[in-house]
Amino acid sequence: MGSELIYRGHDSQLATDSYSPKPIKPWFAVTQPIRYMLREQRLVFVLVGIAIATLFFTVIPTSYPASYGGARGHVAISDSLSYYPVETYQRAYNPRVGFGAVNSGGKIPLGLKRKGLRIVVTGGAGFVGSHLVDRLIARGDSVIVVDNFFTGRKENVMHHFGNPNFELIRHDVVEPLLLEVDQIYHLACPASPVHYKFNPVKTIKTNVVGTLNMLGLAKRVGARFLLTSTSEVYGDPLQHPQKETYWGNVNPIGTYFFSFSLIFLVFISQFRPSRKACRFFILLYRNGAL
Ligand SMILES: O=c1ccn([C@@H]2O[C@H](COP(=O)(O)OP(=O)(O)O[C@H]3OC[C@@H](O)[C@H](O)[C@H]3O)[C@@H](O)[C@H]2O)c(=O)[nH]1
Repeated sequence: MGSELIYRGHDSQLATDSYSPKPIKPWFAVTQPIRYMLREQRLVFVLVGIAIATLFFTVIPTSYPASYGGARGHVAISDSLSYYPVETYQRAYNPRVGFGAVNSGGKIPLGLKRKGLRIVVTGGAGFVGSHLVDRLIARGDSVIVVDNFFTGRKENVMHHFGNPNFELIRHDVVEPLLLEVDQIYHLACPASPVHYKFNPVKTIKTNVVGTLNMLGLAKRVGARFLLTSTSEVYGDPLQHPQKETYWGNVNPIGTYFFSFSLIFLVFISQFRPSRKACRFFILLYRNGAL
């Protein structure tokens, strides 16, 4: 047994001795594929092929069956227990699944158009939400509206009924919900005082539990998340109505002034300024000059 082990060792020693490293390829070897492409006008053929393919996909018309238009029966208005994920819904009604199905816009060749996203908009039947939904649908995304119709109205999104890229789910965000989406716009909340004071505990639940549920969903499916807030965070407005250019009554630049004034105070404190000077700066700060 022992001799056998020794013999094997000897074998491997032989193998090591007979090893010769692979010769290093000359640097111009990397240009071989390029030269191959340039030979016999291969590159020209590739370019012509791409051009023909582009022309083909641009020219062929994109047609949905006539049954899509205005057929309200096709829209999945469902409660939280019986919704269809958007993909399933698309597969059922879209004959082009697997071939640019997501880019249902049509005439642009596959690969050149941005991929349509699957988006959920909570509170999408409300004022802001419904306009956002219009924009997203126009962009070519698939949108799922989740709304409990507390203040929102079905009429706000009714014009999308029949569109295979649109889905409406009656659901309260306080209850968990699982959807396969790429992005979440979380707008569901009673917005005006008359509504959020109607049931304050429910309002808090919607804001806290509802947002947690949606954040949990975002984490679970790896979706990007947008949470809307209120213009109240800008302070009591000094202009009515407020334009888009109005920054609000609370301006972050104010904090810069505060920081600079603090740094300045620390700086001059090195020269031991009089108490009078310090009081002067504090007075300036209190009066809003800094
Ligand atoms: O628990 C809830 C509460 C509310 N919602 C929904 O959330 C949506 C909120 O939309 P709202 O229209 O009430 O509120 P919005 O924030 O879109 O607009 C509001 O604020 C801006 C103002 O200019 C608008 O006039 C005002 O309507 C509604 O569709 C409502 O049904 C839920 O889905 N769940």
